[in-house]
Amino acid sequence: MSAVVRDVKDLRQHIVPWQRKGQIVGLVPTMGALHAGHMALVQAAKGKCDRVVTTIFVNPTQFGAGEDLDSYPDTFQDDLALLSEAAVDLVFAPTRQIVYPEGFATRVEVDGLTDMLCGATRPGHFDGVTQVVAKLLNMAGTDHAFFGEKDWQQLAVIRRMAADLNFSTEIQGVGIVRAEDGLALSSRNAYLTSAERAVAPALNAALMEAAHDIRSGMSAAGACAKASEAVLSAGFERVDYLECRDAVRLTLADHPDAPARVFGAAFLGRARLIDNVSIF
Ligand SMILES: Nc1ncnc2c1ncn2[C@@H]1O[C@H](COP(=O)(O)OP(=O)(O)OP(=O)(O)O)[C@@H](O)[C@H]1O
Ligand SMILES: CC(C)(CO)[C@@H](O)C(=O)[O-]
Ligand code: BAL
Repeated sequence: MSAVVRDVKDLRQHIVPWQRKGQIVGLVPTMGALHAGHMALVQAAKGKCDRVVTTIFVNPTQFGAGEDLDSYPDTFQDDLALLSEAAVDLVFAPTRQIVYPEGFATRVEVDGLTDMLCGATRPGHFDGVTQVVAKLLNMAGTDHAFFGEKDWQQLAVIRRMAADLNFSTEIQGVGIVRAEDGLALSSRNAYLTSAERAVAPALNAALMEAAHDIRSGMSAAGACAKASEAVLSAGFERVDYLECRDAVRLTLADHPDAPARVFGAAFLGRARLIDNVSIF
């Protein structure tokens, strides 16, 4: 069974001796409700590091009012079983009190990259992400930390923060794990009814089609408008955004000649699904 620690002193008591022995340590931050996407991060960490630490913490500061903080799926015992099976060395599962003790008053905000896409419709979301990730990186002090490309914007924001604030942890991105029908795995997929689950792959299909249209010479705006229609016709209730953007700066890219991606977010039942695909 992987060891589980709740506070920072115990976390450091495991990690520091490993590092003193010259072992490379990797961190995999999660909010739990683990699936094969998370386990790909764990495997990437195991491939690069001697020791792997996974964190499980549903961070309240990245949820907006009316979002699903109180109903976020909690499968802690199953998560521990999966992490133990993968021989993860340590699980850090702090309480809210440990992460945000009485008197906590510090914010960590990245400008620019947080204004668009998910940042536009989830105001304050990325401030909560950078706040907690800054804390987790400092608490753990690992050599590497692994984040998924499903949350491409989150990864870009975290890379910016780590560079701007001289974090010594190297940020590593890991490719998107999908179901066979193309749906990106996500903890919130658990909210989908079976009828909605059948509709859900339409988001990825539409993004792939838009990428193909753009490669074939269609304007990005035209391809994205067509893809939004396809998502709605498939049965999604609302498209939050569907846009072609530069992969690094996240600026709009109408006729991309540099690496660009199509990003989409759309609402289906209780779930808001996100995905992104490369154009080239
Ligand atoms: N399908 C996936 N492929 C690759 N990485 C993933 C995938 N799903 C989640 N991750 C990564 O796992 C890490 C933890 O994510 P989190 O615990 O929020 O899970 P999630 O499935 O993204 O949940 P949610 O449904 O709430 O967005 C993040 O770095 C995220 O990008
Ligand atoms: C990076 C993260 C664990 C911070 O709470 C979260 O945003 C997530 O799971 O993607
Ligand atoms: N994986 C992203 C975390 C969130 O939506 O809050």
